[in-house]
Amino acid sequence: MGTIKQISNELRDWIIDTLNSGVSPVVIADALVKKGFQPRFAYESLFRIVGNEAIKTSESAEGPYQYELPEIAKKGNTIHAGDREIKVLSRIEKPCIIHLDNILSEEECDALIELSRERLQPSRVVDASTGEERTVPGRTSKGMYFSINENDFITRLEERFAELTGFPVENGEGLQVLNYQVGEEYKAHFDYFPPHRIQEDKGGQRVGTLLLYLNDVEAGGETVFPKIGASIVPKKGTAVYFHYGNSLGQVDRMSVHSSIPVSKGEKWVATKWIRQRAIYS
Ligand SMILES: O=C(O)CCC(=O)C(=O)O
Ligand SMILES: [Fe+2]
Repeated sequence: MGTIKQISNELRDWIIDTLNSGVSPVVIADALVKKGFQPRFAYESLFRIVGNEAIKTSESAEGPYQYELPEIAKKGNTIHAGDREIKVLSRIEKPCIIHLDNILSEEECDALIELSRERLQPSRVVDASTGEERTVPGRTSKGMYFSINENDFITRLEERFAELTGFPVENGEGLQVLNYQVGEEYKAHFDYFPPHRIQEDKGGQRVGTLLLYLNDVEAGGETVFPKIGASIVPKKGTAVYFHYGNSLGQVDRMSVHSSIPVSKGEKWVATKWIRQRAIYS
């Protein structure tokens, strides 16, 4: 196997985010080597990144994150979302996490899985310097995207999610479905963009994530928020919403999260990433 001697911008962002979430450089270097990077190159690149970047631990340059309640947190214990009544199971304040029951029916979960099964691709990133697509070590799932109004079923779900979250459909990226097989995971990361990747003409920063569980997982596969030691166990039809962007343009580092490896069975989720403003005109 040839060794890889270039680090893409996306991989660099992942490295910085992962360092910021408290993972040690040595653990990251080992992951790069396992993925096929030349050991000396992996260590040198990593320590160059550690040396050059202000690796922040908790607070952003503009001071501590100011918590603001998102609309979804103001709606009481049962939320009327279009064609469905959604029950709030629990709330965490910092970071802001809202656990929701019954957002999708069993049939809707099954339909999302069946519609995406044939379209799954390894979760990849594009290397900005070479234009080549490649996987990154921290993300081993497969995924696909639906476009916003791809069919009536997706449109109905989009409208439900918009009413639930209080963010218009236009602020949301297309629904993404992810599948994790045994051993697959999504290492600690933030969903918001690093500053140089925010597209002001495409809705700006991401501010919240609605993560829907499409099946029960036999073992493993929890979504973990390591800063507060919380883990969400996947349960078919439930969801978790987390909010990490405020009106001052700050982002909440407490929102770092991961999907731990599936140890038995498989895991299906759908993710909706929501931006500050409309993405589409
Ligand atoms: O699969 C999970 O539990 C987490 C997925 C995730 O973090 C994401 O899609 O951004
Ligand atoms: Fe995420």
